[in-house]
Amino acid sequence: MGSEGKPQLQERVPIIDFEGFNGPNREKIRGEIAAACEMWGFFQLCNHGFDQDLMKRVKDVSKEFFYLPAEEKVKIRVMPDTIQGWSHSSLAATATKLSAGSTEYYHNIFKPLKEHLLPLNPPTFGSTWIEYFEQIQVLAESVLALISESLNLPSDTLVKSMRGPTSGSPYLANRVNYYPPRKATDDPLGVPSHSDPVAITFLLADDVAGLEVNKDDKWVEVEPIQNAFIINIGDQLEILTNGKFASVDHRGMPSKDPDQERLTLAAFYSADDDRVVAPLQELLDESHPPLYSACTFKEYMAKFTARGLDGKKGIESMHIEHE
Ligand SMILES: O=C(O)CCC(=O)C(=O)O
Ligand SMILES: [Fe+2]
Repeated sequence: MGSEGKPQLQERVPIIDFEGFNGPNREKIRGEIAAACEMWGFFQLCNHGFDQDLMKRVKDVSKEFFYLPAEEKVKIRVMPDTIQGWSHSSLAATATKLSAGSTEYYHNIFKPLKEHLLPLNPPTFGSTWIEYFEQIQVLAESVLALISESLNLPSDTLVKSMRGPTSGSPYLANRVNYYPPRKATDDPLGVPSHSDPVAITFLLADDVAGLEVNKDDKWVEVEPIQNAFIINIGDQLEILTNGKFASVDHRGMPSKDPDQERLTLAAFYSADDDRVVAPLQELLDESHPPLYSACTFKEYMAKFTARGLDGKKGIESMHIEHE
């Protein structure tokens, strides 16, 4: 392809049709997901059967929250040494690069729920997001089952490897990003380049382009598709699969149209805080030694929180060198 040209067809994040995943199309879909995870660490999922009305409600309630005056949102601002709550560059308790630019975000943990960080306004914010996560967990576990099978492992391997030793649950969290129209700010930075520290992310975006994926040192824009989930591998899945499916750097940009706002809703699925994450034993043998050291997800997140989004994959500190 020409060096200056627009992305070619093969330069597009794969789009996978999920219709019939529990029936006749399972093998085909499993193959497509495995190929996308290996080559891109990213794919878009269509025909996933997710409740469309709930998708609309969760977008609406999130946008309504960002439209509130700062005095209201500041009630749940991010406090020092934490990353959950609402933040904006000028109000961040800690001056991290995470809140660079004018982009606002709301981040909270839904399993186990940090109830005190649910905004009381709009009143249906908390209940809508809780309902959304119930369905996200089901969809995420269906996708994780296919990924497990593609590694020739029993379907429940990855899900079981992330359940908390006491909670019996995974970790579920969101990060909602609101990018005001560029004309409303003189500092239109978005979400800086990062890999997601979690296992897998389901991003629901509006129809506005702005997510860019780093592929072979080039930024590739993800094409907006109405109500598709943009799914990506995070650091924990890279560790569990011993590097077979690697996390990928990506960044979020505001719309190129100066009048247009942009909203994205990330739902993160990961291991429970107290769960030790390490390469799956079933994938290791003499010629495949573990490439990552083990630690609990809580320890991993503590390092991530201290570092902020610095444009590098945080997982690098976990690599084990072999002769
Ligand atoms: O807003 C986007 O397009 C990307 C957001 C993202 O990567 C995140 O919230 O982790
Ligand atoms: Fe991300």
